[in-house]
Amino acid sequence: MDIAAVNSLSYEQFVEVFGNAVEKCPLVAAAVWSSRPFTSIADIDDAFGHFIDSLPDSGKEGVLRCHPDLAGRDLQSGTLTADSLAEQSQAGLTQLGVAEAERIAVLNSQYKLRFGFPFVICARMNDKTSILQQLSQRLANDHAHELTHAIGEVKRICSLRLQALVCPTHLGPAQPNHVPPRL
Ligand SMILES: NC(=O)N[C@H]1NC(=O)NC1=O
Repeated sequence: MDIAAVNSLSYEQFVEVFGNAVEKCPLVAAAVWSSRPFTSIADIDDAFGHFIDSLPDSGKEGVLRCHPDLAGRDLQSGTLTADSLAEQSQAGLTQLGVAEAERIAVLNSQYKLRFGFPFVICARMNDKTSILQQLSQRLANDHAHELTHAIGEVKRICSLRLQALVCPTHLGPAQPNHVPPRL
């Protein structure tokens, strides 16, 4: 899909296509639609980033809470979004050994208890070893620093999802649930 095609999408089509650019937060795409016309993919990416940055801390925490745990219950029960499943799979999180799965589950719970939102990291830019390392390291952060870091990861995930949708050759074909409906 090129920029002209993006700019021609109705509000409903735009939310259908970009509604999961931020995991389970279609409100972000709904807000960003107001920023059309976009001049480039970087312009779309900026619009998503600016909207996320403009949220109060409670809104940023809400965005984080919409993310599934890495290698968590949604993965085990098959209820991840297609985007999240592809990302977690690429990072090797669908192939954890028993000890690794237990370690990540313990650290995920400690993290959530400490910060009140799940640990979020851009899985496509990491592998299971670096994810475990960062999970332990970031547990030591203070709340404000960690909120900023985690929101930075949300924006990285969003950028890669946008690239896959607008320039699909970079990352493989867009997921079928991102095909706009025929109106
Ligand atoms: N918890 C968490 O980081 N979730 C995610 N990360 C990612 O790259 N995709 C996700 O769903």
